[in-house]
Amino acid sequence: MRSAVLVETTEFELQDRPRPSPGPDDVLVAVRDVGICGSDVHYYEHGRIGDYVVEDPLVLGHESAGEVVEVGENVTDHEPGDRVALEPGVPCRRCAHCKHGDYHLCEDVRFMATPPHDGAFTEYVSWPADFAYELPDSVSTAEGALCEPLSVGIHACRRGGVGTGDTVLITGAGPIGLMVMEAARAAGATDIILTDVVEEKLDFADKRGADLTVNVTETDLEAAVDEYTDGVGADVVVEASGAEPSIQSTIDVVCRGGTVVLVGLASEAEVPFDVLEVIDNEIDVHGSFRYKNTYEAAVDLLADDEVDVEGIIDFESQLEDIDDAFRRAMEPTVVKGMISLDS
Ligand SMILES: NC(=O)c1ccc[n+]([C@@H]2O[C@H](COP(=O)([O-])OP(=O)(O)OC[C@H]3O[C@@H](n4cnc5c(N)ncnc54)[C@H](O)[C@@H]3O)[C@@H](O)[C@H]2O)c1
Ligand SMILES: C[C@@H](O)[C@H](N)C(=O)O
Repeated sequence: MRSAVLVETTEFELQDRPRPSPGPDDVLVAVRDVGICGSDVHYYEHGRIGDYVVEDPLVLGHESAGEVVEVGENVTDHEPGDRVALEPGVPCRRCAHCKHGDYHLCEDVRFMATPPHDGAFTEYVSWPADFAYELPDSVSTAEGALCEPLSVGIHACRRGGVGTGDTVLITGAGPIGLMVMEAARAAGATDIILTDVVEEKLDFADKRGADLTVNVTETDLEAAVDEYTDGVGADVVVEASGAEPSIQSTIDVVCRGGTVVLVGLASEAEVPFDVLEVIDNEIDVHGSFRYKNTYEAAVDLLADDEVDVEGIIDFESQLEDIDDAFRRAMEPTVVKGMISLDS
């Protein structure tokens, strides 16, 4: 089978690898669509993300969906022909975190395209059947693949307790910020503010229904939020840029008693934060790491047309053109590139 393998930083090689056989509890999936995530691009450019270092050739890609072509002997809930979205992180199922239900915090998770685990820029993936979610006819495999960033958005909104009538401020209008917007709308938020430093990203967020967009290079965010919320602040602030000034600004724009959710990964682990403001204003600050139990919700939201994910796709390329696709994905105005695989 054809697999795009990262053999050096900024260099993919198209290799012919043996097609896997499904284990007894697995499905073998012919991959149809895979999104290019910022973390894929980071591994491609730098060969590492923090402590995760690409030491051996690696197949990237963790936003994927495809068609079941074979099932293991114990699998009863999928059959060949089913179209499925693959949840990319499979936990050990045995540790304390898994047993508490926080399987996304499992330290032995096998997460696609996180070294040393291969991902989905390949023709076939064998994957545990219970981490493959059937797509109804109305949901495309491209949408199925984008259940992954949508899941990040759903989990962040759950962490922030986003509810009906809330004003939600999202910093960073990249794919994650935009998916947080979709999830927040679906959770009942009535006012959504997006920030960014790239005007095209904000124009795009406007077109997708943001109630207010703020270019923080030109406009004082605190003043803009004060004006929009009559001096109250946002109920929930979701940080989705990873930019240090943006992380710090969350405390200035959240309302007293409100919630800040940190999703964006800062380049430095330590970011100065005004803890007195956190205490005085009784602000809840939550980290949000990947997701748990979101895929079924993501598929249902797509089936019910409650969210749009396909609209964030800028371009689709073939596996053979993956180098070029990654270079395009690095352009600052591009939101989402996809790789499509034919059978
Ligand atoms: N916690 C998690 O589980 C999780 C999951 C996926 C991604 N992430 C992280 O979330 C962040 C967003 O992911 P993405 O794929 O959308 O990244 P991205 O780089 O595509 O988007 C980030 C956006 O933030 C904007 N930005 C930069 N500086 C800013 C500032 N000061 N204020 C406002 N906006 C600013 C950029 O222009 C860009 O549009 C990244 O840091 C990523 O690593 C975290
Ligand atoms: C969650 C996922 O999208 C993220 N890129 C990660 O590797 O954690």
